[in-house]
Amino acid sequence: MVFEGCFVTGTDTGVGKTLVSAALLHTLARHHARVVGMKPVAAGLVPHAGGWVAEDALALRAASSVRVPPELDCPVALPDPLSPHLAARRAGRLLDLAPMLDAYRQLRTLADVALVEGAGGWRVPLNDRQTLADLAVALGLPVVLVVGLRLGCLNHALLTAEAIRRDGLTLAGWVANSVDPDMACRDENIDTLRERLGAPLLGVVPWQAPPGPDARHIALQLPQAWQGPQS
Ligand SMILES: Nc1ncnc2c1ncn2[C@@H]1O[C@H](COP(=O)(O)OP(=O)(O)OP(=O)(O)O)[C@@H](O)[C@H]1O
Ligand SMILES: C[C@H](N)[C@H](N)CCCCCC(=O)O
Ligand SMILES: [Mg+2]
Repeated sequence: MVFEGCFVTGTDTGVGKTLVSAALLHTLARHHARVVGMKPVAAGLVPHAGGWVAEDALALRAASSVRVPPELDCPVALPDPLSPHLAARRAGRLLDLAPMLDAYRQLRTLADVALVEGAGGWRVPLNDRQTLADLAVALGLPVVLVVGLRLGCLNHALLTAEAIRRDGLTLAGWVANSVDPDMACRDENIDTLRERLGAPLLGVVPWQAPPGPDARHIALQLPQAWQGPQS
């Protein structure tokens, strides 16, 4: 099957999906001409250039090699930093997959490869019936799981991998992100997931002190099938 992109999920919110997504975009751009990031639903906006913007969308744009209209790379932007279904309710809206899928289809005409970052973890609600997992299934993309390395991540990672596969998608790989500089037995935790996740480890991201990590310098190993014509 031709590689057209991936869906990035995480063991939780705040585990480094955006950082890893940016690193993946930089890596993919070494193999594909037009690479773009998408945040289909962003909850929590910050002031920017006289308006309001989703920080994740800004970070993905900075790591993308093509520029697309904001309504395509971030079609749903909700002001409050909450679960999307609650942020939508507060904004007097009801979320629907259709506009997100439509934006993705249009965005795909402008790029060779698209990376879609979820919001929070796999089963985060979008509305009363659907979750981010339903969006990932509708997109049909291979999934990259970002594991925020901290105590508790083994359970979260294994449950998430199980859910991804039960939902019929491929776990293409996972990235270990060091969100806790003092994590005990970090390497043993990584080894535990290596043995049990049943998908390739694409990279280990070290913890970096503020002002924070630079996605450009993160080394990731893409799956073979994702390395396109420029490799
Ligand atoms: N390896 C790291 N070293 C230091 N700080 C990190 C690291 N990874 C992530 N962070 C920081 O942790 C915070 C959360 O990361 P990030 O925004 O990428 O999470 P996320 O999973 O994308 O969250 P969301 O669900 O909101 O999209 C950010 O401030 C980020 O800079
Ligand atoms: C606001 C935050 N940064 C994310 N955009 C959304 C996280 C939703 C998490 C919901 C949950 O699992 O409880
Ligand atoms: Mg993010």
